[in-house]
Amino acid sequence: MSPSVALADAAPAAAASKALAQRGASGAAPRDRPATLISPSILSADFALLAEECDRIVKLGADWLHIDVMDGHFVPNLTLGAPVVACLRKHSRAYFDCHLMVSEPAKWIDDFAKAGANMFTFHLEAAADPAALSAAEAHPAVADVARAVRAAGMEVGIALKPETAVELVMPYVEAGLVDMVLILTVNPGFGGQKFMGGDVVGKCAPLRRAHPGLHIQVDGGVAPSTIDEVAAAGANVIVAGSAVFGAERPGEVIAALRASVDGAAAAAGN
Ligand SMILES: O=C(CO)[C@H](O)[C@H](O)COP(=O)(O)O
Repeated sequence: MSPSVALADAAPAAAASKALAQRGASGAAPRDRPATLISPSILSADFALLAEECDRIVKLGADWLHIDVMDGHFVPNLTLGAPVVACLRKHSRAYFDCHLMVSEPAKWIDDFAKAGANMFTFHLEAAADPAALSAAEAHPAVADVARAVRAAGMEVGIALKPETAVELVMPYVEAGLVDMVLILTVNPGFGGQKFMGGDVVGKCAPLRRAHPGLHIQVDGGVAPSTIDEVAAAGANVIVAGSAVFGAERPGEVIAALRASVDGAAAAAGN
């Protein structure tokens, strides 16, 4: 077996066992706050040198790689799909944190699992008609996508656009269907936008209070100048694209983001 095939086979199995460990033998979410994870968005990398860029940023301290997938329909931009993820997997053992900004997430689950994705984050607003979502109960279409992602061996992320109320994701978290909630602090579609603080990033706080062991990711306009607000809100998974890939010393930016989040967690007593 070639080394590239071994790498590709290892990724989904590792994700599945990690997901199980994370939820615990009972299937319940753990109570302890999860570790700080820095997940640079490769949207801001040089796409002509993607494998080298991924390797470089992991060596500089990134925990995960955030891979933005856009279909030109759910958002007004196109990026890459499962074939590119499969190619990257031949060159990288990194945890692939895939953010699907697509209209029909269910359609892509098998392709991304086969490509070696670890986290499959889909939009709540894409999995069901937003008008049919409720804070009181899970929408069957959303729950079905979450179950299919886990059945395919990936961890489950649900993303919320800035205007989507955080209460609407609670039924899926409470049902144990979700490993991570992604709070977007820009309108999805492009890197390099202005960070939305205040009530938008503030959606992390009730999630962290209710679910101390949940991965809470913040994505959009995160940089050393905005990280303290993100950290204080309770996020533990930090996505930053332009701030990391555009920096002269990306390793220092990664370290600064981590220090802020670790400091806020220590100050909060966890
Ligand atoms: O999901 C995204 C845009 O839809 C990007 O991941 C995000 O915006 C990161 O880029 P930056 O840190 O430059 O804002």
